[in-house]
Amino acid sequence: MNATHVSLRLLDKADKEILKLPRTVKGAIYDFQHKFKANPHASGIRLKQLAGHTRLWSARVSDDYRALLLRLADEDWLIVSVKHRKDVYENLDRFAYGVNQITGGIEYVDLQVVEESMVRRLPTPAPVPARPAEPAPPIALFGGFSDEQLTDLGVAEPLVPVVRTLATEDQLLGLLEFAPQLTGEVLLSLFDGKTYDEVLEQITAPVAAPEPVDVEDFQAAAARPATMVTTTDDALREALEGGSFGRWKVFLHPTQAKLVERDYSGPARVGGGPGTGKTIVALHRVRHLVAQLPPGRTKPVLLTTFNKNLAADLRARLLELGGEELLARVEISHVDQLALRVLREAEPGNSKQTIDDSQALREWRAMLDELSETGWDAEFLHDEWTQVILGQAVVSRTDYFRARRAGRGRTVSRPERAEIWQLAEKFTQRLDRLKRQTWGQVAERAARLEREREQRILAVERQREEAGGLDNIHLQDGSAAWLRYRYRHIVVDEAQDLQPGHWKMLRAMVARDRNDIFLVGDTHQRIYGNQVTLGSLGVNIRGRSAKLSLSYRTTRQILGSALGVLSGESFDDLDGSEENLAGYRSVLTGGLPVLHPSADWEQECEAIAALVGAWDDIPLEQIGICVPTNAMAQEVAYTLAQSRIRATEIGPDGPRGDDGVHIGTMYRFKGLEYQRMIIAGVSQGLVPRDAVLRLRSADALRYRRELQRARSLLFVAATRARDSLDIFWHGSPSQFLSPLISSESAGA
Ligand SMILES: Nc1ncnc2c1ncn2[C@@H]1O[C@H](COP(=O)(O)OP(=O)(O)OP(=O)(O)O)[C@@H](O)[C@H]1O
Repeated sequence: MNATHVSLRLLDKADKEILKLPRTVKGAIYDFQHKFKANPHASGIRLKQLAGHTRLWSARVSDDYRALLLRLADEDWLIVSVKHRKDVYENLDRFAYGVNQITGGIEYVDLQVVEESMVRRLPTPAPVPARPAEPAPPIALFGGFSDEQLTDLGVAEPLVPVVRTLATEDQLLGLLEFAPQLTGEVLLSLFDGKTYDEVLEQITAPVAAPEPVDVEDFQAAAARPATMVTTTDDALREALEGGSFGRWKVFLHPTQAKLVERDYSGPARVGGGPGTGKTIVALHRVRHLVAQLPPGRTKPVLLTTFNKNLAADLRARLLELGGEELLARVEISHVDQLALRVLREAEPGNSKQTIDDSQALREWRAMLDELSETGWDAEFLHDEWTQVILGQAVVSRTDYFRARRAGRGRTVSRPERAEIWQLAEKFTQRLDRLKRQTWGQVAERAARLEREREQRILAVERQREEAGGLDNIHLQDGSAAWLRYRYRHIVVDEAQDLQPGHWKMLRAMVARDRNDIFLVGDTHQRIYGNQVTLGSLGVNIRGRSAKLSLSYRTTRQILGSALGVLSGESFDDLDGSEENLAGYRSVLTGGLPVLHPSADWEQECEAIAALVGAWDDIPLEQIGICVPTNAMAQEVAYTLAQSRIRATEIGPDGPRGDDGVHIGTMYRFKGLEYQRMIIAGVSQGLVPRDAVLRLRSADALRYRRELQRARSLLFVAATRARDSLDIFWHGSPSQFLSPLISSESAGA
């Protein structure tokens, strides 16, 4: 028989089971898949159909272990489980599988394994009292929903009778460990208090099959994103080899998979709360785009993000996903680096030093001091200059008088505008004199250069068209012959923090075509105040916007508290409309965040050191400590050092070495994740800063904006946590902690 016609894949969750098997068995599975693909009917494989099952077969992996396989079509096989021989041939009606009628995805459940998992979670019985009380009848967790409602929401049909027996959260969690993905998400959301309609809209509808489902057609089902299955041989091998196996590489959530594979008629955006896999989707999207390219040696795909550290992380993850072969077709640069390169290319003589916002603020302050100018605040002027003057490419005083200042806070009169303009001019002259430039200036300048370049490209294209095609072409400018758009596709991560200049530059780097720009980001995590309306910058995402809502990182408990921090604020969708986190959820469970008040900062540092010292089973690099200021970061590091706990600070380019607990300001934690997260110094006056609180009467709009930014910072910090979150403060707790403190005292 022809071996290439045998397809062998692995269903989601079977990998989890395999990872728990003894090492020798895993090795045997690896050999098994080779042999099976060569010839499933070889005698050593002992392939046989299980009695009473039309599609379920067993095959020999080793003396003691058997693979259970679904036959999707002739030689199209799906491994759904690997079990000890003794657990395979008895009680055969416990194996349930089918095509989910809502999603059209293949699901498999071993009812006995589910029931055992529920029993394991039962509390040990309390000692029998002398006079037993009448036992309270168990309350059915899902008594309020009919069978039909549950299956309409996508709960796997064979599990419905089991769901009826659930009486405690622990039992529910036991069931979920071995239940299909959607069953888990639906049941937990109902359990957490969502209504039928909310679950239908937020959880079921996004993964429902668009067409009527034929539950007998397993091959069609296997091709749907709702079937979470390995696709390539490499993925199967990797899953079977275990070890560093990353599920993110293989088992995309159906919502993620759809976004990765969709063909978009123009720029597309993916939003979603922290940890929902936006970066993962961006990486898979890059791989998908590269797979469609004709062979070549160029790098027509750009993957970009906010800073150097995040770009390095993207490179490492893309390498893991697709190896050197994939990296060879992708340019990975952070936006500032990209802008600087454009500038250097156009102005090779430009030797200016590029300074960041805090250095720029120091320059503003120095200048205002020298001018004895006390009427203006450096931060206000810097923001006005960056966001209004640079951001709208305003080049003359008259233009500035007319410039829109939407969202800029207090209004400024005409004479005030004249003053600001004069100060801004002085500031740019000062920077020129000092041979310095800000990153904002670099971005705007790069945007202008790239737009000019695009104009030249378009002019050449027009010339070509007018000349009636390539053959007749006579180009006036010889260099124009090679002038092309820099990229075929651009993928952007952390899109919420890019400045208008970055967008204008990116827009001009790629032709307006199908699948030109794909961006992922979450405005709830915007921490640099660069609010943009993409449509006005030429990036039209209307009608091509989607959202992820299942967190793969954070537990339900931490997520609930983190959301409390944002309460009352509203957020945009990067395009002038509103966006919210409705449906944002997790199926991971853990403890509630722990709150630690202290009398003063010194005591707080010591309490942090004591807590970290007690976590001796956690690798130090898996612990993150974030604080409001750099000075506090140093002080925490010092206290840890006193307790002989190694620590490393996270600088602007990421952790300065891998060794020890990672400490940094909240800004530095963007995009990172830690098993255990500590947020320290969450005191009123520090979070938000006193300076923000003082704005309340002086500039109400700016106060609200800064308050929102401070909330987002705390939200970002809290959602870095995978398993646990500890929050410390001294003196009065931050006003943002009120919902957490009140729910803790209510629970006490
Ligand atoms: N389909 C998946 N299967 C398994 N793990 C996943 C999947 N998708 C994402 N993850 C994991 O979830 C975590 C968060 O993913 P990712 O960093 O992409 O989220 P994000 O939405 O970009 O988060 P943030 O907005 O906080 O930066 C990572 O550890 C990632 O490996």
